[in-house]
Amino acid sequence: MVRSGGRQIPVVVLAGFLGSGKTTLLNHLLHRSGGSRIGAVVNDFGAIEIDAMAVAGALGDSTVSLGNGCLCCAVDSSELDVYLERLARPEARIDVVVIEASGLAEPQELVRMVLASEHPGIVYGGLVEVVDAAEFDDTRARHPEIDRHLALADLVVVNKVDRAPDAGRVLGLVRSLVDRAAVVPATHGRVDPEFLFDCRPAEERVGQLSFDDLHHGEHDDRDDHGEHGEHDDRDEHAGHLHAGYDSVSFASGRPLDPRRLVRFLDSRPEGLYRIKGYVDFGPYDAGNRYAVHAVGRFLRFYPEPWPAGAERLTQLVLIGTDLDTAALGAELEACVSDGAPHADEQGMWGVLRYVQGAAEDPAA
Ligand SMILES: Nc1nc2c(ncn2[C@@H]2O[C@H](COP(=O)(O)OP(=O)(O)OP(=O)(O)O)[C@@H](O)[C@H]2O)c(=O)[nH]1
Repeated sequence: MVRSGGRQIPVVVLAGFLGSGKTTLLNHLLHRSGGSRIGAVVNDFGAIEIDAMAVAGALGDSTVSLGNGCLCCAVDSSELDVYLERLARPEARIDVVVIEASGLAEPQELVRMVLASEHPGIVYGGLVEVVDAAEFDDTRARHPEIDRHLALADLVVVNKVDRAPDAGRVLGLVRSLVDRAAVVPATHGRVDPEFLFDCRPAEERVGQLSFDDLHHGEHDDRDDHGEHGEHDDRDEHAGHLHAGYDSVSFASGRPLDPRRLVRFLDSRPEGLYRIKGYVDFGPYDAGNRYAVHAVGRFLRFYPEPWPAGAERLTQLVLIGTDLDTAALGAELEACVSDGAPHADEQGMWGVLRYVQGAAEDPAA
């Protein structure tokens, strides 16, 4: 079905495990898409929408954020449809929509939702899976279902090859796990946008999903929720990647103390796989906020000037398994600065150890 006066807008689903590089890749596309206008739908797992903040600057009004929780657990696709409707309006002049899934989403659920959309102006444009080459073996060992996700993909981006000493082996392994997907290596998500936007028609790729994949959940999930309450809700999603994962969201209007935060980060528990957000160190660096990313044992700070007019806030999301969420919240609270009037010069050294190029690179 082609909408009157124009072609249908492809909707690409961008998935991949926590921290694999989806937002980085999306930002690359936004800067490198030439004349194409990309609309983005961003879905975060934590209560604070860090990813949406990371792409919003580049996009203005053509980003929509789907807030807290995995989109794959939405009961039906109507919420998504509302956003797609907005992005597909001719005056938005969008050429392609990219849905960035949360790092714990079930990609086939998202694909199902796009295919179930009744919007005549859009068409499913394929599933892109991003893989962290450095973490791939560990992630697969913990989540064997990753293999199933790769088998559904149309394009697999094996990202962070700069961090993987055996990137060639990982590439070979990924190639053995995909069905028909193209597999491309990348650093910082730098792939040719053509890989994503020049997609085959939807009919072809429906064949990659089983009938069960596509129809699961169509008999109204709400009935189950209503009858059995929260417990069954968990059961229903027990096979989902996010089962067993907790998140902690932390916000503070008072600056954090850099020494205390680094001590906290250096001693973070094993299960705390992912941290992302922005930190205000107050007088230690009044001009910059510090984006922070931890993925497994990898940790980096990225100083960047505060956007004009931005509220000076620290906002962090922590995601992992077996987390003592109350204790983590309290530990972060204890990182809030006592409000000492000046910053001593050495205070930031611990942070700078994790800023690329600022010192020896201990986290590489
Ligand atoms: N060394 C290296 N780091 C990368 C590369 N790509 C992304 N990163 C870093 O990896 C971290 C996570 O990247 P994101 O793009 O936020 O990952 P994500 O998949 O969106 O994360 P979630 O939304 O939490 O699932 C950030 O610190 C990125 O700068 C890469 O190719 N090499």
